[in-house]
Amino acid sequence: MSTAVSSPGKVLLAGGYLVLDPAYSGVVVSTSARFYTVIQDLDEAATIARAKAARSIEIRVRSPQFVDATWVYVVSFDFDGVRVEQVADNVSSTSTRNKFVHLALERTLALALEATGAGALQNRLSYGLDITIVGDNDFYSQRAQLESSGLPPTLASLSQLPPFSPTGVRLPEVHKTGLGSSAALITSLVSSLLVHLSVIPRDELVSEEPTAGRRLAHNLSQYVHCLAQGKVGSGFDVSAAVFGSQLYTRFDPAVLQPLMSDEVAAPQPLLPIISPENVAWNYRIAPFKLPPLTRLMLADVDAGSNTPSLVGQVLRWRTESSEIANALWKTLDQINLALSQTLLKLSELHAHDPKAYSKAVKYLSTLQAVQWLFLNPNTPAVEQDVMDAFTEVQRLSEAVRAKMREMGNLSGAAIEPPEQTALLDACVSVAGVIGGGVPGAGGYDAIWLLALDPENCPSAELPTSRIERVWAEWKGLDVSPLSASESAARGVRLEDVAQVQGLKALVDVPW
Ligand SMILES: Nc1ncnc2c1ncn2[C@@H]1O[C@H](COP(=O)(O)OP(=O)(O)OP(=O)(O)O)[C@@H](O)[C@H]1O
Ligand SMILES: C[C@@](O)(CCOP(=O)(O)O)CC(=O)O
Repeated sequence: MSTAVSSPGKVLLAGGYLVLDPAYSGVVVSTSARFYTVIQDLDEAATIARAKAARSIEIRVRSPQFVDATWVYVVSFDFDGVRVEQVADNVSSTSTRNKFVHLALERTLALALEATGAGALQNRLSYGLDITIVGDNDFYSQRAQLESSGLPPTLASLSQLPPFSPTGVRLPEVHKTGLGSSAALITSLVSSLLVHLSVIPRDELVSEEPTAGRRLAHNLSQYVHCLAQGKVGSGFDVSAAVFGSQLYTRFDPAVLQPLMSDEVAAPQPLLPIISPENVAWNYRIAPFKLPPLTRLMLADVDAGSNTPSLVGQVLRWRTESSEIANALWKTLDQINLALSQTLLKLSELHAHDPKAYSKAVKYLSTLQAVQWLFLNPNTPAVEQDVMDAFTEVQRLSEAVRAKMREMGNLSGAAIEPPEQTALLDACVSVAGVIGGGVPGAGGYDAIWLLALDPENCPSAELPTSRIERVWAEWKGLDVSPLSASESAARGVRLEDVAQVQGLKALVDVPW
């Protein structure tokens, strides 16, 4: 019996800071970079004999991309419910604790106990569990791997690295890229356990509909993620990991307050609060996707910023200068909404006339956005509509940047610091680039760009290749591309291990 589940990473294109407030929404794109959790029954005779002798059940978790990343737990049942404890000799100087993994196991088993009953849960766990967790290379900086292989930081080099490449370091030392590793990890682990323990049917993670099972996985993942991070954030990262690209409006954090104590065992039943039937889960998700024949480009900027301290600075300023801040929030929200609506309109224009759309993309891809306003007056109306919409996206994404810079200047937080401004200005002036910005909280972490991706175009002439050349030559910051683009699949999904390149080999390695 084996279960494999993956969930995507995220990029918040617009709505950073605003999305913390339920009055505003964020434009969230889920990435092709995914986290995978594979659960198998532990079937070695010795383990079973040991477990029987100890009258306990063993769960082994490993993250083969990291040094000393194995965690062994024992599960026991008592009148209080189910306990999950890390095996003492596993907590040595080399092997550490992993709060995220531990809480995901503990709270998911507690919920499974309530949902299926002790007998069914003990039955499903009777052989113990062997869990392997891996994340696509994009979640972690690959600079060191590229350097040690003598490869330049390009998309072509990244494609030469093995899937789930070892990072060579322990988890706390890894350089993350901001794609939301912990949210994707928690979502894939929680969802795979819910399926493996028969709390939700497998089919619910095959269809992309927001079924009750998927919503249960969402609520439980949000809860575990908040508990592990020690705070209730906006939750857009978990929502992207579960439902895919979307316009996200947060839930009222009050729903989780009764469960936010960090006690080992949950003091009260989880299901009444976590259940998708609980109307206090008032998050809203509206469909969103990037337009056809465009490509999201991401780059990691090797300087790094501390998101919580940026958030602290901005929110403090918002409280102190509420009148100016609220006016800024309102204007920025209107621009963000217009941006998302114009991007969605482009998908409609494509559906209406794919040929005219493709011609318009091909034409614009050869010109800088500043030249898009001065087009041939004889352009057919349908193509002109497409070009007008792309021109509008370009204008709006520059307007978002300007307002985010204003937020940074007024609050004193380095949201789009001058080095990032110089880099983004150079990138958005490349022919065929539609727009860009600093994702999420901004700072020195990363940039996103949206480029036209015309059909049948020689690779060297693609806007994406031009962007790569700018990045390769950039001196102001150390820019390293990520290979991820937008995820074609919507959110968390069931996987066939054999179909995911490199996964089976890692899962089959004996302990
Ligand atoms: N491959 C993995 N295996 C097990 N645990 C992991 C793995 N990757 C991340 N984690 C867990 O997630 C924690 C990092 O969470 P944190 O909230 O600091 O990152 P994040 O904000 O999601 O980062 P980013 O958005 O840059 O990916 C790690 O300390 C670890 O507990
Ligand atoms: C600033 C904030 O709105 C976005 C942070 O996004 P990111 O982790 O920088 O991608 C915080 C949040 O929504 O939890």
